[in-house]
Amino acid sequence: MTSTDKDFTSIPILNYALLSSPDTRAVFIKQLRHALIDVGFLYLEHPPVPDALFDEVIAYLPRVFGLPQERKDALRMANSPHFLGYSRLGVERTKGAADQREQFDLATPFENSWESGQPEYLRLWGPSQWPEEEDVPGFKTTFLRYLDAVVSLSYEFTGLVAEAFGLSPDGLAQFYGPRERTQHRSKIVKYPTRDAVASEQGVGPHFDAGFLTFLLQASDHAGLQVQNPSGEWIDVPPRPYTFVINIGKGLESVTQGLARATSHRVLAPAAGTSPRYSIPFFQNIAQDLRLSEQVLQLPPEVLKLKGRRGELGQTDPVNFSEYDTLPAGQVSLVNRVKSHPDVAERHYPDLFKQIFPHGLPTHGTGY
Ligand SMILES: O=C(O)CCC(=O)C(=O)O
Ligand SMILES: [Fe+2]
Repeated sequence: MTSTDKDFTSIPILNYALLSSPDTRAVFIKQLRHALIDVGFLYLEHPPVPDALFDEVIAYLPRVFGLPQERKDALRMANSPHFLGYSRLGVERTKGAADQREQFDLATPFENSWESGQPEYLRLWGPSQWPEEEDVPGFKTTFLRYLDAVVSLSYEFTGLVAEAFGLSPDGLAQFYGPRERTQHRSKIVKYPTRDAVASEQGVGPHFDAGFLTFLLQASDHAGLQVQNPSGEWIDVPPRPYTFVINIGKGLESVTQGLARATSHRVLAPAAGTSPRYSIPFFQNIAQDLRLSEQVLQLPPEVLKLKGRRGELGQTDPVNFSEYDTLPAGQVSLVNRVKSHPDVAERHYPDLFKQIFPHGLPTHGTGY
């Protein structure tokens, strides 16, 4: 593989502080436009989240993962029709291969009111399973404060993305329901070192499904990589107090491919080092929208910028286009079923049978 001028070899770094004056704001919007169209990933430094809050959240991670195995297993995701809770090492799969990471899926507060007969995807949002307060005092409150700050940033950021595409600041508002009736999903993740796990696949190559992901790399490890148009894997090393923001297939689809979803993966930390921690945050859109009916009208002069990045190389396939005629909530549910078939078998048996007609997969089937 040889790289071309269109390839990126690092991820653009945007400084949130540029937004505070009109001149520098214009610079930020221009840099954002480039990052969205040509890379699909960016760093956001000096974000509106206090450094102390990052420090507090990060300090909890070894403590939560250090709980005795039975305390963690008591919170297992299989308990939850909302796919929220604890997953042991190796149970989640990316395109059929086991991911070597341990995680707790935790979301913003949401009371579920699904009733039998309503679309099944309305069952997807609901309460998280939190560790017992006495086991990790203060964790739940701190993590919820962190999520609240990221949710606020994520809504603000959608306005900036709209502007970068030449739309009015509320140009993406049609995709979002009221904040208090929307659940956003996050997780805390631990990647053990290579000598402690069965393969180097921390998480295999994948695209995120939704609109925007806000990732906090919570320890000082390389390992996150993104694939450039030539297919080369480019390192995204952690930068303290900085988010990595990336685009999902949903935003790519409604922008006619202008915003670019980029394949990424995580490699296990080297043997003899220490575990890597991260906190991804996945911003949700309204569940009942069919994205194929919501394609945005973008200014032609912006749309034509797609041409400058040239043909995209062969990255890992994802069957997204076949889904975008379904309600967004159903797309999310199908993705969750594929990532966590054991949870689906228990709570969504009919959908499970459709997706896995031969029963629980052993290999080669998942998303
Ligand atoms: O842990 C990370 O740094 C990235 C995780 C990721 O890409 C994901 O969970 O979608
Ligand atoms: Fe991802």
